[in-house]
Amino acid sequence: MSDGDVLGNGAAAVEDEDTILSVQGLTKHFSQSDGMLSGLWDEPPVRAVEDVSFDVKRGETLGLVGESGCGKSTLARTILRLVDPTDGAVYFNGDNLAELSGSDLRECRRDMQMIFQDPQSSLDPRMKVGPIVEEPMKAHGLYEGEREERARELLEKVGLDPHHYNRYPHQFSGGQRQRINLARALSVNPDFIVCDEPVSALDVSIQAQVLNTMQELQDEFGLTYLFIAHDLSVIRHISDRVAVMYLGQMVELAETEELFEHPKHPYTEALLDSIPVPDPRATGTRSVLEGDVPSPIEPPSGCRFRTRCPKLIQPDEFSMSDDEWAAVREFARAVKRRTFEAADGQSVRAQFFPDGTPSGSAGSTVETAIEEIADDEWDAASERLVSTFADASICATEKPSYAVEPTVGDGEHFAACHLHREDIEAPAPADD
Ligand SMILES: Nc1ncnc2c1ncn2[C@@H]1O[C@H](COP(=O)(O)OP(=O)(O)OP(=O)(O)O)[C@@H](O)[C@H]1O
Repeated sequence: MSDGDVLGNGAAAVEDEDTILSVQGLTKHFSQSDGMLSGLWDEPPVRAVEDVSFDVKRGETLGLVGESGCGKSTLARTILRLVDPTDGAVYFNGDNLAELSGSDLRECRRDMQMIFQDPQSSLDPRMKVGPIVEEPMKAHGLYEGEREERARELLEKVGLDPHHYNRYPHQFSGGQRQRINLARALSVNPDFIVCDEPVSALDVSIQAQVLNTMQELQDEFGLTYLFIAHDLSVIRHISDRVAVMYLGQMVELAETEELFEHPKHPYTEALLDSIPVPDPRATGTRSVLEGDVPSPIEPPSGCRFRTRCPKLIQPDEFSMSDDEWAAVREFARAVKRRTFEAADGQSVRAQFFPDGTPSGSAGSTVETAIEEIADDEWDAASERLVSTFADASICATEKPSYAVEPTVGDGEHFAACHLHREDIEAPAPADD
């Protein structure tokens, strides 16, 4: 594949007829304080979405997955310009949304609809269902004189009884309310629907039914979906391709089978490993991820996942064996968190380096840190280990962006991980 395809490099992607949406270097920062006092202090912003680029192909479902707080909703809202981007551009059907105004912008807004997680709160409880479905048609001045007929038709299409036109939202179940939302979104005949966790609030038994209806409607109306969910089984069921986000950035994007069967980013691997196993003896979800998600106010440099990554790459200047490098990292982590008692050097060595400390300058650094711990100078030891090993890794010094060879299929596979340094480096838009 060509370097720019996954990341959507400007005009080529925008002019591509198969591309309905092209997101380029999209960035959204929030100020930490709202209202009158905002901006008085020079507080660093919340970097909710940073430098995200991808294309959505006409007629596909692109799944967007990631843990809570990784920026999925902010990305969706920024794409639809419900919030203004800090940087970057969104092209819809080839038009830069930032440059549209007047009737062009209205038309574009009509073509891009959104449905939300909570079907209850997004429906006005005082309005009957029919008028709810007709509302967007009215707002856009469409289908005058045939709105009621169209609303009834759409209710039927989404699997509801058209005779329920005069009922109120509270008279419907959660799944039915989400179907009402679908009918409303469809009323203005959009091309593209952003679905933000549309089935997360529903019972599992209902989820599959609503997803199936969404797929039928997609085929019938030629819709394109950007489908956001944190539930990997939902994403796998509905998506043609899947994009994975971590801490405001895109870390992997590939066709669904490729991503689930052959993930190429350690974060995706960890997410997949934490899917609950259908084993009656298993106790809940297991997670191989260490530590907490860092703050989006001061995210790690380079690869944002590196502080939790089990595959952090050792700095080029060292040539430790895998076992030595694993021991050094475990030691550095334990020192940072002070998970063991300060003791003489020999017992620290016995605990972390039973086969001996590494040779060369890596070993000298470890030995100095062991001495510092024996002198109860934990902070100095931790700083030494972090600056020598973690901060000097390519994972900390360079932002990764690679186009990797897919294992199955011939689709594009983007992985933001330096383990793929041998693959083609895909040009990402510049950091801010
Ligand atoms: N208006 C805002 N002001 C400040 N920070 C915000 C605002 N909206 C979102 N954030 C922050 O931006 C980050 C991304 O939030 P976002 O809601 O987009 O994540 P998400 O992946 O959609 O999470 P969830 O699945 O829980 O909805 C979070 O750290 C959040 O606290």
